[in-house]
Amino acid sequence: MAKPVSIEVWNPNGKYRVVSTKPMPGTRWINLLVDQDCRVEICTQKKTILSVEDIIALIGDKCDGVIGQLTEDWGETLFAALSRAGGKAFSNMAVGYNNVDVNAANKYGVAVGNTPGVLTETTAELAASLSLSAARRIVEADEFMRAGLYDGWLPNLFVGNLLKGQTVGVIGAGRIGSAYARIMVEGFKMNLIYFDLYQSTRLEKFVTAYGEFLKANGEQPVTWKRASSMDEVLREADLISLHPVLDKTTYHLVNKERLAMMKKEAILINCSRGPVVDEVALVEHLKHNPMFRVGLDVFEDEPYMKPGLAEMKNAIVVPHIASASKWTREGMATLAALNVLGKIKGYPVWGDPNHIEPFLNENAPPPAASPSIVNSKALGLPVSKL
Ligand SMILES: NC(=O)C1=CN([C@@H]2O[C@H](COP(=O)(O)OP(=O)(O)OC[C@H]3O[C@@H](n4cnc5c(N)ncnc54)[C@H](O)[C@@H]3O)[C@@H](O)[C@H]2O)C=CC1
Ligand SMILES: O=C(O)C(=O)CO
Repeated sequence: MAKPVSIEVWNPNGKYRVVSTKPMPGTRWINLLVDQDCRVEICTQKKTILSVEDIIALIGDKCDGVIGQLTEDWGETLFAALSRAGGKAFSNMAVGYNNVDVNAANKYGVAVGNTPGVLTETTAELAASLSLSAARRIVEADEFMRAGLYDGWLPNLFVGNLLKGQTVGVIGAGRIGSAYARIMVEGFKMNLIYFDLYQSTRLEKFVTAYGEFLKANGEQPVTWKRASSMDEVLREADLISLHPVLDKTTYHLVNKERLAMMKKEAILINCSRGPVVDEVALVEHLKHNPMFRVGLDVFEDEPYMKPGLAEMKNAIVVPHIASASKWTREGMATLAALNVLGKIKGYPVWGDPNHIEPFLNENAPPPAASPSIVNSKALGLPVSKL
């Protein structure tokens, strides 16, 4: 029997019991649930990553829905526990759901929500920040200043890479990858090469139009290319950013052989999921190629880094904060809560999870729909006509 966990309760007499495994930013998500007769229980336990046992204790005997986190292992055991407690609704507070066994959820008839769209620009901006920081060696230079080592301007001090006119490579040009590509192309006049399983027509049109604009203004136009393989991107790009989902096909997508294909002075950014990169191979590559630089928001064995990574001057490492803007995190909480609420209330699923703006408008009630349920087809859930 798992030990009881500490909780904060809102609207104790609410009809539906909804549990959030973590406190989440803002209060709109709580108000939306309370207004619809939910008793909201928020786990306040001072433990960053809850175990399966902890979550079973939180679910208890009667639970209608759970809002969970990407650090939790949502598999057979938890979906069975939720189902036993009468619950049919779960949402990750994240767009990525590689921590969720969707087949297990299907087996117990539990809807699995995620939070697309609201974090697209925020995540792309962090990837752009890491790109600039790596190109211009910002973290190394900051450490140097603070260590009192600066004793005057020098021609060779912290010389980095100019991005303008170079080629940015994007692997996974979905919502976030495309937003990142637009920032780097428009902001830094980089040429684009991308690889995705699908063509990104909107992104191609954007780069074409921007190139024409530059040309009309007497500037060198930017260009785009859709690569026929990922290796083509790795060979040609000066700066490469990874934005695919994590699944069997993208595990260790960047490995020893592929690192060796990249330019010696290339920059690699990862704001997707840690296991997309073979981190042991990356540490070796960084050791042998001091001009190669990386910016990492995610790690293979989070919260840990592989041995040697923390010592590498040519690596910038931040703790999975790519979606950490106030607006985005509050929006993620809102979408996750509305995914759970929608299933509890028997609402249909929103037709286009790429356009979730109506759910984020604080001045109007949200549509009567779940914003994004990844297994809606498997469960045969109705689609909203709104
Ligand atoms: N570091 C962080 O805090 C954050 C990380 N993420 C990660 O970013 C991922 C992407 O998010 P979105 O852009 O919203 O998803 P998305 O679904 O719009 O884009 C993913 C793209 O990856 C492509 N893809 C899938 N397999 C591929 C392969 N083998 N090779 C190349 N491309 C492939 C898909 O076709 C799709 O276009 C999430 O799944 C999540 O893991 C998302 C938000 C924040
Ligand atoms: O949403 C995700 O997938 C994250 O990694 C955190 O925002």
